[in-house]
Amino acid sequence: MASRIPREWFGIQQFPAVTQSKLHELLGKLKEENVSTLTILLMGKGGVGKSSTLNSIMGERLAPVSAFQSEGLRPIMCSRMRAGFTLNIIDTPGLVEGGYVSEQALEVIKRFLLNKTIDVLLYVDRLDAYRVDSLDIQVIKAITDTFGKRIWQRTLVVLTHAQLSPPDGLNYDDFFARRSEALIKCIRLGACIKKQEFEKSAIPVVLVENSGRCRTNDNGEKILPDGTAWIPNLVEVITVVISNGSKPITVDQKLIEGPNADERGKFFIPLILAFQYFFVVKVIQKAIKQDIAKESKPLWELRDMGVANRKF
Ligand SMILES: Nc1nc2c(ncn2[C@@H]2O[C@H](COP(=O)(O)OP(=O)(O)OP(=O)(O)O)[C@@H](O)[C@H]2O)c(=O)[nH]1
Repeated sequence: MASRIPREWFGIQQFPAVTQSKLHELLGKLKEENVSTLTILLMGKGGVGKSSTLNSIMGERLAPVSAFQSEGLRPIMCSRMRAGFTLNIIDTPGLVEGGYVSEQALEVIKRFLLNKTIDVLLYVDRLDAYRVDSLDIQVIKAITDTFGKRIWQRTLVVLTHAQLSPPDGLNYDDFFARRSEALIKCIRLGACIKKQEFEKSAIPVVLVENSGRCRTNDNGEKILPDGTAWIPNLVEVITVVISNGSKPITVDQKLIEGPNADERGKFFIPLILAFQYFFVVKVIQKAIKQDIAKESKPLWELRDMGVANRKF
């Protein structure tokens, strides 16, 4: 079946002129590097702002946004084209259901992604969540089990609700640093990546404010509390991640099915059997023989053997 040509990215025209020219500049750089398609995957728990972030980047309301966690939604891919460049953003259902990682959601996501290539994962969470717990680690583990550890080389953490006032007069930068640190540690633990290996390719953490009440600068650009225009900043960090030398993730049947349990370790089977024969079976046999030889036989047995008669 022929793939549909994506629609023109008219949403970009909703952005202030300065944002538009920054975005054109960034996409132009990608085209110079022969990148003409960018596929962004959004994943995370429910209600963290995945759909809102998709809409913010596209400049259009393409994904449904709800104040309550949406149930049973399927992933959607929104594609737009601009000057020969195709931008695909895939929104996925929240990964947590009733306090556990939803296997069903993961299955639906995997099937949807089959034969697609993911350039970058935006792991979305909220800045205004105050702690991480074992569920966060489970979510990271589930993503790692699905796509392999390599996905984290192509990831940036996106923290929504960036326009928050930290509690109890905490300094904003300190609050952001603590939250980022906690989440990054969570990724390292959930993905079982060694500290040194993990530190070599640090995962960037980017702030996002999807609210219509996000402050703007004199150019009309939506800004973070430190004055950074967040949309071009997010796109810039994405371009940095995809140029970091790591390969995009192609989701094929093999990746989805995971390592075949029947094939795993097959090579070791003859070695294990040989080891068992020479070092377990043989040793036991020898011990039994020695035991029999040393055994002092009861009188009646000696008599039966004719030995006792001779003696007495
Ligand atoms: N203030 C503020 N609200 C946000 C932000 N991002 C999302 N929201 C709100 O948070 C709620 C959930 O947002 P969604 O974008 O639907 O979240 P989601 O992760 O796609 O949710 P699911 O589809 O249920 O997984 C909505 O009420 C949004 O308006 C943000 O950056 N700031």
